[in-house]
Amino acid sequence: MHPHPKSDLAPSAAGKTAILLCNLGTPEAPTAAALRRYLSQFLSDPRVVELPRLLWWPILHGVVLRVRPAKSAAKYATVWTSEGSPLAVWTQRQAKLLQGYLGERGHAVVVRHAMRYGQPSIGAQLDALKAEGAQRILILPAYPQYCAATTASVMDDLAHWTLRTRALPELRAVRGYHDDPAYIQALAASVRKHWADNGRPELLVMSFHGMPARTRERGDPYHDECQRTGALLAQALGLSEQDYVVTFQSRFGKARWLEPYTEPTLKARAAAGVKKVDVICPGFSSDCLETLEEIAQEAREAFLHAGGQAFSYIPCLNADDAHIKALTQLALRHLQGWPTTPAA
Ligand SMILES: C=CC1=C(C)c2cc3[nH]c(cc4nc(cc5[nH]c(cc1n2)c(C)c5CCC(=O)O)C(CCC(=O)O)=C4C)c(C)c3C=C
Ligand SMILES: [Fe+2]
Ligand SMILES: [Fe+2]
Repeated sequence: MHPHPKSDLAPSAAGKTAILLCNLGTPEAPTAAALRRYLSQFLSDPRVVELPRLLWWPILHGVVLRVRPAKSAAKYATVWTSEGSPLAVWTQRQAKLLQGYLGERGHAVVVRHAMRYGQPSIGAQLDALKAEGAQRILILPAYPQYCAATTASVMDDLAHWTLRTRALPELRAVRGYHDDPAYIQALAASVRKHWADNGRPELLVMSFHGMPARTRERGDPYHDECQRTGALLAQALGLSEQDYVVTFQSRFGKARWLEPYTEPTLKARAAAGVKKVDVICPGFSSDCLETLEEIAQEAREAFLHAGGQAFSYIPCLNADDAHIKALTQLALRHLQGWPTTPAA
């Protein structure tokens, strides 16, 4: 045993508190090669595709990873920005803003972002935070609605890190915030602002990422949390049942997914005479391929071709002031009891 000089103990006892804002991840570039790496990691996660490996691997490697990368790369190219993939750009910005908002409120908390698939990985960011002296780390998955495919997968990644780490920091994790009043109010404010500029639609479509229907039957709370978010947002906006609909997008594969599906709903409503719709994606904390391409481009076209006349996509909360304030309050609730003042 080596004696510890007193001066070594004082600052490390105060230590640092950190937040790791975790999102899904995105390819490094809108190219088939980058998409193949990204999709291979994403679609190999047993939380995402819950099929027996013996069945899924030949399909993934024999079909999906041969065909999908080029097709998806072309879609990504339509939403790519000079700074990179929208999901990466927004998530980075949110982490930076969250650290600033916490600092303004007197909480010296380090905030970093990480991606479940691709870079910067959750493990690498946890290593870096630990190396910088973080003694307490709050994991904040950027998913309002809990889903095994997303939230639990972040927890799995955290568990992989703890398995290979000797001296662990204190760890906490947010499970979700689908009914958080500040999150609902941030969504409502963005809709009201859109209406002030563009007028009200006949129908507000709230589109959430889909999941295989069997995951609900097996007890995943995701569907019910999406419905709850939808009902709370409708209530905050003073909407009645016929003014809005909760739908599910981004179906993958041939199995039955959560219904109703977004695009078929838009087509059916257009065929039934609805002329003006707004679509919002409350489950996505950042705009990404699924919102900017699938909704703002493809779903728009489908609605207009089916007889609709006006389609507005209401952007995700992204870097909205109300969004970062909601995340700040959420973080502060989960940081309770942890020192967040700078080490003396
Ligand atoms: C079985 C496949 C998939 C499940 C289950 C799934 C669940 C799920 N996904 C999100 C959020 C996002 N998904 C995104 C892209 C995306 N999703 C899948 C497949 C499943 N998702 C694929 C194959 C892709 C890649 C694009 C493509 O090839 O179609 C994204 C966007 C990422 C980006 O880079 O912009 C997000 C965000 C949630 C919330 C969810 C379950 C609730
Ligand atoms: Fe997805
Ligand atoms: Fe999609």
